Amino acid sequence: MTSPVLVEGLHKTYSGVPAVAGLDLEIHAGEVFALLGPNGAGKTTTVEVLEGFRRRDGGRVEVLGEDPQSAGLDWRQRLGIVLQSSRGLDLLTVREALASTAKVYRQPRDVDEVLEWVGLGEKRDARTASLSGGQRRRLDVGMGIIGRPELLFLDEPTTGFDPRARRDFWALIAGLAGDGTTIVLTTHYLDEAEQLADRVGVIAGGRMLTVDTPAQLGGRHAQEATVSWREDGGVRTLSTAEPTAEVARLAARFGGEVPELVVARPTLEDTYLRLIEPHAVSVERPVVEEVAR
Ligand SMILES: Nc1ncnc2c1ncn2[C@@H]1O[C@H](COP(=O)(O)OP(=O)(O)OP(=O)(O)O)[C@@H](O)[C@H]1O
Repeated sequence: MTSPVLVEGLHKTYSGVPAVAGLDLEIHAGEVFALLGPNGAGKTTTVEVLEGFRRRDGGRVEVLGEDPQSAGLDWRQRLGIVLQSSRGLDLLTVREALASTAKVYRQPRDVDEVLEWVGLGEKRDARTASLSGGQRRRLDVGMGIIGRPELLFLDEPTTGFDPRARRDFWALIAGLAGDGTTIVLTTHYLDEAEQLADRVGVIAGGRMLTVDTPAQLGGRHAQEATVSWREDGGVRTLSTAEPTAEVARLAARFGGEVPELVVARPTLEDTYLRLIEPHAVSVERPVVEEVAR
């Protein structure tokens, strides 16, 4: 089976300025793939090329076996898309907005079921214009999945969600992935990537820096753990490649519970920040003129 997303040497420039500069990417059927990267890295541009909303300047792109630039309506029926921001539909109620989107698809999901899934059951008769930012985002997600997509693109889907809504959304995505939907997600929330993604790709400067599982990204699994505990009125900390043995030694020394014991591995965020560090844009300090007195 061919991969639902195949990208080789993608190039895209805006007015001669490169936004994507030779990006490679392969996403496997049924996986949740998170695209990470700093602001302006080229994630949205890449995703919009995959969705057929932007023309590329170079490279090969295949999505569900077709070139998005020339694919037709049958191909589009197989995609679900949640853009970074959405507007319109203000005069419709939430249910009407979802039902009108459902009509576009040949085999839509049940509208009321999707309303419940995205936590908008109680808002079904409210005008979309009256929704809060997070509720509007949930409606966007509902519209993205109503068509029963094989491949779902989610561009920063949980921006504005409260913590409970994010957890519910994660469960929804896990359920869709369990049913075999391939999901491509961009996010700035590293905990979201860790929770949802089978693999993550880090983009910086329009290129793919690395692709790996969240646990192994940047050699994270092999990095030392930090063990800390309270002793003699202060917090002691050490780094070790063998935290289990270290904890056993501490437990033996304390003869039981080790006070305030914490064992921490580098988080996905630590690893991500280390990876993109060389690509960080330095912010120059404003020049302050010195006034001679
Ligand atoms: N329509 C456009 N016209 C001109 N330049 C654009 C346009 N869209 C994006 N760019 C530029 O292309 C580069 C990549 O932008 P893109 O939106 O793909 O980044 P991103 O990784 O999605 O960023 P963010 O995390 O902020 O959403 C940026 O420098 C941006 O300013």
